[in-house]
Amino acid sequence: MATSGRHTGSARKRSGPGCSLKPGRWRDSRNAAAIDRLRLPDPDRLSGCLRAETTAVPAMREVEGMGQKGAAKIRDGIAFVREIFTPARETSNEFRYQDILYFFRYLRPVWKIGAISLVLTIILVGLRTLVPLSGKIFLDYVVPGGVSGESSPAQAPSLLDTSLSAVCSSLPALVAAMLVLGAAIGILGLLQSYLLVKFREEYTFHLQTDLFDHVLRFPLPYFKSGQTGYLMSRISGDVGIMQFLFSQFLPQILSSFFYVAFSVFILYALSARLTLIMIIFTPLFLLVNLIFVSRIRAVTYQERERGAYVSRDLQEILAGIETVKTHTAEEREVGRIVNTLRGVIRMRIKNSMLNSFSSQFLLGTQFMMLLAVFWIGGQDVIAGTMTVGDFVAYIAYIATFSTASKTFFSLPVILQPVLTSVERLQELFGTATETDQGSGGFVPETIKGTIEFRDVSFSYVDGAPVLHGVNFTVGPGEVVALTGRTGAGKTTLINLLLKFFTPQSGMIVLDGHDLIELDPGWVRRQVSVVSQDPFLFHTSIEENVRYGRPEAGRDEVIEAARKAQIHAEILGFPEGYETVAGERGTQLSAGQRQRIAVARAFLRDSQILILDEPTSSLDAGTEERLQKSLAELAAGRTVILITHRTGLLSLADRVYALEDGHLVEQNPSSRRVEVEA
Ligand SMILES: Nc1ncnc2c1ncn2[C@@H]1O[C@H](COP(=O)(O)OP(=O)(O)OP(=O)(O)O)[C@@H](O)[C@H]1O
Repeated sequence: MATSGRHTGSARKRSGPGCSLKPGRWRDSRNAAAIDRLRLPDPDRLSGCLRAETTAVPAMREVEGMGQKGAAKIRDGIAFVREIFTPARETSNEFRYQDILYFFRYLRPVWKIGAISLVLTIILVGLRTLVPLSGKIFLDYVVPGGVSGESSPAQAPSLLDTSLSAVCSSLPALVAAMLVLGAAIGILGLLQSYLLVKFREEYTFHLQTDLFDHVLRFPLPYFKSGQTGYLMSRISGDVGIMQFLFSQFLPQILSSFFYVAFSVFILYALSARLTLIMIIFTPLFLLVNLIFVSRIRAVTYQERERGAYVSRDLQEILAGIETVKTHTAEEREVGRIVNTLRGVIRMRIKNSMLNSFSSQFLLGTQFMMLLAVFWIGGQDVIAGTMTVGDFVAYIAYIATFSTASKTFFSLPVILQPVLTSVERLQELFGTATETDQGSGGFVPETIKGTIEFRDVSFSYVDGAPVLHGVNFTVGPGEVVALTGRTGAGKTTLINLLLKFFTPQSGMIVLDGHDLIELDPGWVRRQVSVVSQDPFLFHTSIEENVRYGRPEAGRDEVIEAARKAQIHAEILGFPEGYETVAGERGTQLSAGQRQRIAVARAFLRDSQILILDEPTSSLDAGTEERLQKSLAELAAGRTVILITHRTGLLSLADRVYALEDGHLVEQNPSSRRVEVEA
């Protein structure tokens, strides 16, 4: 049995049901949109390709001989290189280099640190550029008569020669100068590192908090689409890349620029002829950008997007870990992640190879430049028109120059991941918040709490209405109960009142104001919601209760908990009010979570109260006690109560049933019968 079990497992792995893409999943509208945005191949084709990749390759290994295997490998290799060099699909029509400018606004708070770092960078580059001259000084001025056996080159001494020989022409002077130079480089280098770290962290802080603030203002449907893992990846990953741009990339590019400038100056002073020859190679450095830049950008974008899918899937699986375990679906879920990861890995390899190709291309250019200098400069030394010191210094500067120029000219290549992040962050910053969508900004001075639904109709999807011409009114001191089968639209009605969605027709009126005109934040501040499955944060119970009113004192928290019939139980926990509720409140029972939500509502003390099956997880005794508390909480407020519980319905002044999207008022005699049925 055990053997057969193992066989089944391995057979599954080979045929790959767990590892193949499910066409259904890819047809999911969210993914379809994402694929469309990425311009990935047709989902079914992609699914087929990935399946072919996982199943065909092992099968081939079994049937083909060594020769065939080798040939197949070569074919694969050629296909892979061809794929790498296939012109990239552009990721977005809207991409513009100037989009980076948007992110310079976060430099404002740190510009002073940035400016000091820049000055330090220039000084440091200048000082470091002087180091290779020590070889020339030693060979030409310290060694008696110079190594070439002459005190000076055949040509008249240059300005550089005159100044260097004046500064240090003895070994002690040279060593002392190098000591001072080394100490200055060390101290300034430390200072520059400190400032750069501070600059980087401050920059990231401002960008990340602004982005987070913006994302939290997106309309609720954005989050309901289940993309939180995807969003998290963007907020952390892409911000990390921006951090790299401003803290490493820009300083590196700036110092490379100054290295190139200083080196060219010294190289020109050492040999004008050789320097002109060297400059002839510069166009080759630029060629690399033409070949690789757009390809790297497209691949990086796809790599990031697929990485975000991994994050999204991981987040979903971990959030639903109980469901995964109870369905023993661990293997299935690993299979799901495997597929997404495969896509990421393929893109990463492609990206790395493109970077390696461009890097090797630049190295080759550097090497050819060095050969030219050796050939021509060597002839000059042999002919006596160049000193050995100048030649050695020239070679040393060529190394500095070519490393710096390689970095400088590969700027567009290195910039591609950054531009990808810029593009993705721009998408986030460009996503309209509730305020941008014109969701109203009027803030009334007072609240009475009269709510009117006038002929309200709503559907999430065109052609599938959830609410049809709903009419009802509820005022201060009244409790209106809503019943109806599951999925009838009760929560939807509440979501409309909270301005999470807008009705397609009809009007919701609060104290005589059309809800559309009212500020969503203000509306929500007037409402307390106790839902069936309240969300608790991974913090103390006290903080969770206080979430209703952050400025509330401890006594108020305790009083609210007492009214919500949870105080005694909290005291029974090992750490009382300091007990941590666990992620999403998982260390508490559903009934305890519900009563903490009721305590929040007591503390929040808002005029409108929404109770959505607030006692669904309680035993009869606790429910009865809480019912009294809820009656106390409801007093004087406008209350909408969603419930099927007979006991709670006794709190209601009127009861409505939602049937096929229509709201029907129940008369008191039919009420009890309906509910009990
Ligand atoms: N975000 C959404 N997008 C699309 N359809 C939705 C969305 N939320 C709810 N629906 C659909 O709208 C209908 C009403 O859902 P709603 O949650 O309002 O019902 P309910 O009466 O509160 O149900 P329950 O008593 O089970 O909580 C259901 O058919 C549901 O599938």
